[in-house]
Amino acid sequence: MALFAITRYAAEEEEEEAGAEAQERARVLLERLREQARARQLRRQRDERPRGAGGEPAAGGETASPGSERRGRRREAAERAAGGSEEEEEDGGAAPAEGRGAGGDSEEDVKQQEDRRNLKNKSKRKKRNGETEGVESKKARSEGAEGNQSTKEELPVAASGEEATPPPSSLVVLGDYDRKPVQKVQPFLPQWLAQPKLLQKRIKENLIPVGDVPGIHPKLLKKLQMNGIESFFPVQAEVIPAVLQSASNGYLMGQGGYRPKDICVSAPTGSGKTLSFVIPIVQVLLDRVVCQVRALVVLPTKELAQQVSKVFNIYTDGTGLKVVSITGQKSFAKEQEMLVQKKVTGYCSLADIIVATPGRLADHISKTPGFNLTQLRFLIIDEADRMIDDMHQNWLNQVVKAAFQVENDSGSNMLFQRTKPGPVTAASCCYPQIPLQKLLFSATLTQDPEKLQQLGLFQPRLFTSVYSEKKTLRNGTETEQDAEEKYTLPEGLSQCYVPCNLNSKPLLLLHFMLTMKFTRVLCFTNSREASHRLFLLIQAFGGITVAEFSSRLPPSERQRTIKEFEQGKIQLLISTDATARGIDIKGVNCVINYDAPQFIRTYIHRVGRTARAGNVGLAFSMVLRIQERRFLRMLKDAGIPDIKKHLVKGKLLTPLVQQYEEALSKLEKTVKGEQAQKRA
Ligand SMILES: Nc1ncnc2c1ncn2[C@@H]1O[C@H](COP(=O)(O)OP(=O)(O)OP(=O)(O)O)[C@@H](O)[C@H]1O
Repeated sequence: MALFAITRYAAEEEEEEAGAEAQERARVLLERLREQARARQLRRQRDERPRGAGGEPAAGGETASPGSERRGRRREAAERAAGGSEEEEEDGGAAPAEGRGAGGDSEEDVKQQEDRRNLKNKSKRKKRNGETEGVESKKARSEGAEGNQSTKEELPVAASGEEATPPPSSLVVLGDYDRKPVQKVQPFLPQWLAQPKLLQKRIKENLIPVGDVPGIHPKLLKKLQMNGIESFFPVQAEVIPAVLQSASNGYLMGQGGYRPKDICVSAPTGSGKTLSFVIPIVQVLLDRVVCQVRALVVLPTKELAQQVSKVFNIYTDGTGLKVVSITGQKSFAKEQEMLVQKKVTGYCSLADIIVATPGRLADHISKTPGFNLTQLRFLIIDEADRMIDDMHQNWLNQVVKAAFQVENDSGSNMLFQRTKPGPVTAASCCYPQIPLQKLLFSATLTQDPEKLQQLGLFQPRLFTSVYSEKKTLRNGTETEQDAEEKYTLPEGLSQCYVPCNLNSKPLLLLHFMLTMKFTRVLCFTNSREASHRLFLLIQAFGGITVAEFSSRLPPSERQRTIKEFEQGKIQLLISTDATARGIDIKGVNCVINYDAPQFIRTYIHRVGRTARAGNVGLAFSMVLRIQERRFLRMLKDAGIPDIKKHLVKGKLLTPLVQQYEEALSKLEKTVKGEQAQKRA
């Protein structure tokens, strides 16, 4: 059993005891010094009395002293009762503030107070640093003469008076107790994260004509122009050439036969990340001969997958490339039919580019015969930070395993048979392999190397717009990143928060819609239930075309709602976070966070539904007073300190109250009706 005795605990106890002892000694000393100071003051008063006019005490001098003495005593009692609590320290010391009464303190008083404060702080610090102090005082005791010397050094700080008797030799204050600013520990980042390629934040000022970006295929240039894209946004102008360069020898091999570097992109919401991977992938695959799955885009939601496959369809139209979306919107069997075809010679792929949600993708990998990823060249992970959160689904391992699966059938494929990549060695580079390159995109890409590690990136390159504004870009040269700023918001976004209470929230929303005449508003709540109730309430109030969007509605209805909102048929769309990420709805003027988001990433994606593509937009967040501090801190910590406070006067809401109360009673009936329907 002795083997299991952990001595560390015993030592801690001893040190704790020593700390308590030292604290007690400090208290005794403090008491003694106070008594001495009081005696000294009384003596001085006695000496000064004859000097005052008509034997009266001097104004502001003695009148203050007995008072301050009384206050001092009261203070001592309070201090004793409080036992030097933490609150005292936070207040900056309540006692001296009290002492600074209208009468004003004498210099001596102030000095005494300071002495007291010094001692008090010291004893507190000692309490905190109990361990070291305990050890040091023990050491001092054993050192004898040396210890006494230290005690003498302590005297001027403690009492600053000649009569002060030396304190007990056990009270030894070693070292400098001045508060030192706590040094912020900078996280250690690998070089690729610490020195990224910087992207310009301002879209409109940094448009690059599509013809000026080298290497874009004429077919695609034409398509871009047909779709009204005259210039590239900064992220596109940087990332498209980078991806094209990594496939400059064709998609079967990396440049010079080497494996291409993976690419990570962190750029604000609405900055055009989608085209920055769609264009180079379509271009690289334009020359493919056999239809095989060569690009796979994985996204977190069906709606997002649909949106991205729409963009792929635009740019692959007329090229012969086939885009298939597997998201669960169609039946599994239907999706299987779209993916593979069984022929006499075996299975053949019907898709060049697959856009998928992770769950459905994993199902097809394990259950669809002939679903083959062995020729996969690009794996695009959009909303990458969110996809890392979903990594528990193990979808990435399944994809990588399927991509490096050894094929049994012999044939031309064997020429490019690939093996799971290991360390880069002369041997591993000497025969050609189809590389699997990962491209990661997000507006809130994590900088946490540990999280990114899960993706098994190969010599990654980071393109980011997260940097300090003070550091201006010189022709995109790579400069050091500012550790303070963690996220970038669209340049045209104006943000406000509205302090409110729970009851005023619906009235505020009505005020924005009816009085301030906001249109095309996307309003976020924190739950499906909250979205539904708010929708019913606004509907019952009347006068606003409103709709809801959440997973409680079938996909077809959700699609229709988005379309109508985009067409301007719906003024107010109340949604859960289902539309918070990636969804590109044209013409959203304003985002309202009806429920304050709990996480910064949620905030960034929600407000990013407006002010897209270099346009302007407004974001209002209703923040309960109890949440205000936390909310502001969350933004500040993320490097977003400039959010304005927008106060709405109560009298502006008063005209809405009566109708609102009627709407509330209508809502009650509707909810009861719905509940009855559910039960039936
Ligand atoms: N070069 C361009 N010129 C004009 N419009 C563009 C250009 N590139 C993209 N857009 C438009 O900008 C909008 C936002 O693009 P996109 O959805 O790709 O942004 P994002 O960066 O992926 O945003 P999020 O992070 O929210 O997903 C889209 O409506 C898109 O059509």
